[in-house]
Amino acid sequence: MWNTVTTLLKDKLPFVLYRLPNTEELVLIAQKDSTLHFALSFKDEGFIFAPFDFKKKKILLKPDTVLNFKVNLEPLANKVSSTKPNFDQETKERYKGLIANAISEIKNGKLNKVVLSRSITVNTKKSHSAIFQQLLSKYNQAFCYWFFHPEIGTWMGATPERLLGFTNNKLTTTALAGTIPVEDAKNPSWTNKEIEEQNMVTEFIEASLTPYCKELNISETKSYRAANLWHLKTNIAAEIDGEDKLPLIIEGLHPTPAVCGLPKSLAQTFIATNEGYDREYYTGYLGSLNLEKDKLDLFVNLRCMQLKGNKATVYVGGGITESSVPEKEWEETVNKSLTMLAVL
Ligand SMILES: C=C(O[C@H]1C=CC=C(C(=O)O)[C@@H]1O)C(=O)O
Repeated sequence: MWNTVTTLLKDKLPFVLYRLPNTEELVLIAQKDSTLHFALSFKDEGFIFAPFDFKKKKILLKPDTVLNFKVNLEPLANKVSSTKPNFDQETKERYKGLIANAISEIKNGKLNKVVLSRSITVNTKKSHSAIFQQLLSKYNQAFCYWFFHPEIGTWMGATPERLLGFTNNKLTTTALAGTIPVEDAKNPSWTNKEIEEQNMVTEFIEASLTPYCKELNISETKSYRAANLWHLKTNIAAEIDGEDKLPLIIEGLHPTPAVCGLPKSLAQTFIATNEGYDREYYTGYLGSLNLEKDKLDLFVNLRCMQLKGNKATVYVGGGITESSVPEKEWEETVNKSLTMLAVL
């Protein structure tokens, strides 16, 4: 299988290689030519790669070739390096300034929550294939992917967050937010800040689904471990009121307050005006469309990076609310960056 990927790369042909959470099977979807296709509807077949900005076009990889492989990798300890990278003081102060600005906007204006982020570029000597194999070995519970298109570039990630699973008119989604680092053998101890920020996501999802769903089932909220981090997670299941509602549901959900904020349009404007860089596909979504009849499996593009030659750009962010503390939010992005930096 790695030989097939090498040939696709040599011929500059678009492909995605992915593994669903907690499975041992890799799926390869590849195109026979390098055309850049866009997804026009959720009835399309293939693999969708959508940017954060919902106004921009979503890439579609056509499933000219679909192959399944059993992954045979040495499991690596799910251990993330605890050596924190050095950041220059100026980067840190700039990010803390952005957070302080958001907190004051939340206190004084109509914004309730905004998710802010930054990118970190580092050098790596490893091949893209070696990096991906490390991701697979380390992050078994995540949706791991390697996406390549000659006109878009190379993206990789190991995301803990499902945006939407859909089959037989039933959908599942999750509200995943709130972060604290894993400390040896200790159960997480949550503060109101994380509880509130995650609850906003659950409430938003409930409100987005209610008009289009017959039955809505919301689980208890539990601690969920993703590598070196704890998150709060609520599972939501629903039966949709007719398949034609699916586009409205996905467009209503994305971007959720786990990656954007509340109210959505104010948060979008705050991000576009203040974040200072283009997120591109980070915090967008990706996954398979109708590879099996009427089945969608979409994930939020988190814990991801873009690879260009020997440079890797890692993307990390966090939810800001009234009770955020800039220094802690900075630390949270440092901790999140370790998931990707550990494989470089
Ligand atoms: C935006 C990110 O995480 C989101 C998902 C889980 C927890 C989050 C948080 O605690 O802020 C974020 O909402 C990221 O990892 O870059």
